[in-house]
Amino acid sequence: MKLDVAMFEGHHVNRAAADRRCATLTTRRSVKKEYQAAWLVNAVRCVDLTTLAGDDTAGRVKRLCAKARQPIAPHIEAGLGLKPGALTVGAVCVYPTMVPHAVKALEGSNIPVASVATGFPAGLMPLHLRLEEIRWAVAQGAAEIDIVINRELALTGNWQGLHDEITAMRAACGDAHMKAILATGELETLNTVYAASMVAMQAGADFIKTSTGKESVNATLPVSLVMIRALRDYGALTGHPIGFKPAGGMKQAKEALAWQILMKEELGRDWLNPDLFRFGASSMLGDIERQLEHHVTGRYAASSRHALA
Ligand SMILES: O=C[C@H](O)COP(=O)(O)O
Repeated sequence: MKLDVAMFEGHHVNRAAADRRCATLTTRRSVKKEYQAAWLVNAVRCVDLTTLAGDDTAGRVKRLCAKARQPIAPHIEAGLGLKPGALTVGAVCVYPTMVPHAVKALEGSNIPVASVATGFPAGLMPLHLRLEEIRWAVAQGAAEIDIVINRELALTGNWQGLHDEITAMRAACGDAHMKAILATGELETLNTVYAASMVAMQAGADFIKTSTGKESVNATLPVSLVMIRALRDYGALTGHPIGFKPAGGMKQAKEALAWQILMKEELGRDWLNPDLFRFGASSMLGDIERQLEHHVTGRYAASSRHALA
């Protein structure tokens, strides 16, 4: 849709209220112990298993894809009563030149390959090159493209400029899903985060995503709350559900629970599926797997299996 500044101009985010709303999410026991395994299994389904490192190699991507196909060890899978091989992650997320390796390694599975593009992580290259990078990654087989927004356009309130760029990126994606990374740690205020979320959605983003993982501050719960409320407001005004992807710095299973609780409380259970919710994380799966192993061997094993049935 066209830029509609009325959807966000004058919107004021109360930072203290956002902080208060999120303060207890990681500490309070909102998920009963016997249901935690089911929530953690759902988190696995929603992970964009990521490697975005300067020393990535075909071999590392191949190993990551093997993990994407079998994210938790077979004995844990069996202990939870899951069908062998049925649980996979939401996607594998890599740099563009790694896309062909990931596509090959994931052949025959339903796991999509996501590629970052548009001069990730800073996005500071000419627009025609950023668009060409998207087209190249799509041609290599990426089904999802994680673009980065031009922070300067957001920081200076050039919403038309930002809308134009993201609209061009959307067109370059073709049939691929587009996730718009706002790099919220560099947007200075929550009001700017709300406005940039709205502009990205108006310009056709299928998902809005917090961070690249390379900013000094990446996914936080208060910023996520602001983005989630923006997509809730956008959905109420347009009828279009948009997905959300917190990304960067998440390493623990308890964070996977906190973000899912936030999604459920703000948007409802429908959002707790990979079509509308992803975690961007390179190293959270290990802790989730460890916690699931405890569930299989611990005193909640029987009730965890029951919750998953
Ligand atoms: O999009 C995903 C992020 O880049 C992953 O960040 P991370 O390595 O801090 O988990």
